[in-house]
Amino acid sequence: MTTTKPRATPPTLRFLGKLISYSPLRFTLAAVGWLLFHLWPLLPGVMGKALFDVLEGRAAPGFTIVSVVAILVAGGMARCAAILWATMAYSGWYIRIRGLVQHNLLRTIFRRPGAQALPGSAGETISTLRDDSDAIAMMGGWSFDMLAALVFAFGGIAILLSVDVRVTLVVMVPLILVLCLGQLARNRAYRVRERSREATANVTAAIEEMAVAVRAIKAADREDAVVARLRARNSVRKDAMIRDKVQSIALDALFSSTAGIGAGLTLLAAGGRMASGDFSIGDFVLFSTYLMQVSEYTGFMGYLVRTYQQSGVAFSRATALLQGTPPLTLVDHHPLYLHSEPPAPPPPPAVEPLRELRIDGLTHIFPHTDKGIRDVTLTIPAGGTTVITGEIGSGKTTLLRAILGLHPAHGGEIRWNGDVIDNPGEFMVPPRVAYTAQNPVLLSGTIRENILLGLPDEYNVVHQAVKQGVLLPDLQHFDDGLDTQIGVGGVRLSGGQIQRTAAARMFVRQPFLLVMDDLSSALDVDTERDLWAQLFALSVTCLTVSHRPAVLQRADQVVLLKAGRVDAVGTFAELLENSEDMRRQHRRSP
Ligand SMILES: Nc1ncnc2c1ncn2[C@@H]1O[C@H](COP(=O)(O)OP(=O)(O)OP(=O)(O)O)[C@@H](O)[C@H]1O
Repeated sequence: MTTTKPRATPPTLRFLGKLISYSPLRFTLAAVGWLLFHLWPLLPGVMGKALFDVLEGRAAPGFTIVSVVAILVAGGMARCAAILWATMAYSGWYIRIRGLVQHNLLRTIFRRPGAQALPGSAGETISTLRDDSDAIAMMGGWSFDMLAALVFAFGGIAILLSVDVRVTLVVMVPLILVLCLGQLARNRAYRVRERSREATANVTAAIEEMAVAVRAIKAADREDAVVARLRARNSVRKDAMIRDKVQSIALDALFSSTAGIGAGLTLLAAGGRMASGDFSIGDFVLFSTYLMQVSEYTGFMGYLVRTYQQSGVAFSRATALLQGTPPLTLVDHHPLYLHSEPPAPPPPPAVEPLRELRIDGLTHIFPHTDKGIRDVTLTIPAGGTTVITGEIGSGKTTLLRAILGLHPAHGGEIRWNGDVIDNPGEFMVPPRVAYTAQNPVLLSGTIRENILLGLPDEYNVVHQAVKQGVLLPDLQHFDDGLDTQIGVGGVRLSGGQIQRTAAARMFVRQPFLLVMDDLSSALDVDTERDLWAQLFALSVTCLTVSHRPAVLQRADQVVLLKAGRVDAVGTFAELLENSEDMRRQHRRSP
């Protein structure tokens, strides 16, 4: 039984530590480079003071205009070199970490049973894969920016204190108070930003739903209602974004004016002493330069702390996608192939043709309900057709999906030729088994691409599959035949054409077992008859859901489900004779 109990997210620093150790050299090079970059602004302040001290004739020995300018130029060049090396090292680290997190997320998602792969909508998953993996990788960069901002702020204040303790305290204390109040306001602004992001996500979700349900919306003639809903969400988003923008402009104005306020305070605190010569013009230059930079860095520091908190949220969202897998799996070390092709996967193990598929006591109950299938036992012999039938909601789809491992088994087992299948989700796939769902999913692209899904078209297999799927007559009406573009989700095809394209996709894989969920539900009577004629001619093992008498009559065995349990098994004639439910259902059927 699969556990999906949420696990507590470990502290962000533990994730960070594992990420740093994935590519430690790149991280260290980037950290040193950015540290030099951030500490460089300490130099112009000191050199500005030295320059004015030279002009006033009170410079330390060895300082001349030429030596001060030379130090500044050399420092500037060193800073350029540091930026270059830090950017290169950091880009390499960032790309690897983002790739690693995405790799680990996708790996976990693909290993889960199909129906449980995603805890949220596809849109939420995509934004976690894209934005949260980005925030996580960026956190490495913020960590050394944060360290540099701290060193800079303390270094700058220490230099100012060494010049004049009183002026430093008079200027810095009110300034730091203003900046702290600004930070508090920024935290509020952060919540406003979150609301605006939520509103944007709601708009994106509405657009996604519209794209997916475009056919249903048109059929129900509900375009106006859907557009009105989108407008309402957009209006909420507009208000949230305006509030967000106004707050952030007001805060930027506060932070950018602190340097001016600081210079004014310096003049007030040091004016008298400047007149007496105790406080030099060089000291004033040093104070004004550092005040500007220290206030900029204090603002930057607040931004970094918030970004760090956001990274924690990104980690929680990403670990939620892991659904019970230990959270540190997110940062497990795996090789990434950024400059070369990954090694070829091992050749698939030899596939043993199906002689018998045995289902023993199979149970799947949907979480928090008593719905599903219970204790289903049946044997599917090779070469025949087994039809699952039963009333709406009796568990037909659930049974097929549990056999395929798309729903986890909560009890029972499945045996292929007598051998227990440990992981049906990995085992019941081509070339052993192919499946067509009740509502098949097609991808944007051509009909040919949708059928082959990457298989080579050797010996014109696609043509054969199209014939078996009774799709040939339709292709004659498309200008580009098999190379017709079908639009997102196959929007340019009818429901029946979608089903038959999916059926052709199943045939082209030439599996030992075909599993079909009400394949003919969207077909007219003639097309359905042709399709079943093709299927019965294939002499392949079929497990299918159907309630059509024509199919039931030709089936080798019919399994009648009732409330998630097997009610009766036999031929159609036997069931009509022995089962009151079967008789009742087929008095009503066409
Ligand atoms: N994801 C789910 N979560 C909770 N309950 C579900 C879920 N999917 C199906 N069910 C319930 O499980 C039962 C069996 O559903 P299932 O889709 O297997 O029935 P079915 O026989 O295939 O129905 P139909 O003939 O309409 O296709 C139903 O009562 C259904 O409401």
